[in-house]
Amino acid sequence: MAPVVVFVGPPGSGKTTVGRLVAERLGVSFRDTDADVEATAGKSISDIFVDDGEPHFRALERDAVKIALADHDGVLALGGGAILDDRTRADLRDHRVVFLDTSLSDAAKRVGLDTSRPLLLGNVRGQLKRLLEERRPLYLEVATVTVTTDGRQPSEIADEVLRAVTT
Ligand SMILES: Nc1ncnc2c1ncn2[C@@H]1O[C@H](COP(=O)(O)OP(=O)(O)OP(=O)(O)O)[C@@H](O)[C@H]1O
Ligand SMILES: O=C(O)C1=C[C@@H](O)[C@@H](O)[C@H](O)C1
Ligand SMILES: [Mg+2]
Repeated sequence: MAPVVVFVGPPGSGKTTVGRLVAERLGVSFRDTDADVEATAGKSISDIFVDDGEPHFRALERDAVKIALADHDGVLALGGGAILDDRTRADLRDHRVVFLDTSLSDAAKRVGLDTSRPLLLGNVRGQLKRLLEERRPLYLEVATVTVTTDGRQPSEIADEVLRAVTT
């Protein structure tokens, strides 16, 4: 078993939103490794960062991604930083991976003042800028399809993803 499609991209790129839409339209289930990590830990991602630290979160995330890539046969969204892990990037080579490419200004607008993303706290634009610079090459490395999301509605983005994965 393998996911029909795996979504990667920075916070605010729409992995969860677009991923759910694509799953609905394909009539398959949707899974998000952020939710898997929270279920395993029994607490929110924010609480994992505060109580146990980012390295512990990344270890839980690595395990969650490995299990989901092997077990899930629907649509899968990865946490925004999952691709930082070398083994995860290697595991993604066998999969259809969609990168939701999003500029700093659109991503910042979307995440706004939401406090559920611990890495962005305090300085959303500054942190996002740093994340995008560090990670964009990694998203491109794992992607088999890149879809631009700036100024576009989730539904339109889902249509483009569906065209790419069903042709
Ligand atoms: N194309 C879009 N246009 C406008 N708003 C969007 C778009 N895609 C997502 N959003 C909104 O942006 C916010 C973040 O979207 P979402 O949670 O899907 O991002 P994500 O990539 O899953 O982020 P994270 O990495 O933090 O899980 C949500 O409020 C969502 O409704
Ligand atoms: O970009 C990141 O590193 C993160 C994104 C979210 O999906 C969560 O996985 C967590 O908040 C870390
Ligand atoms: Mg998400």
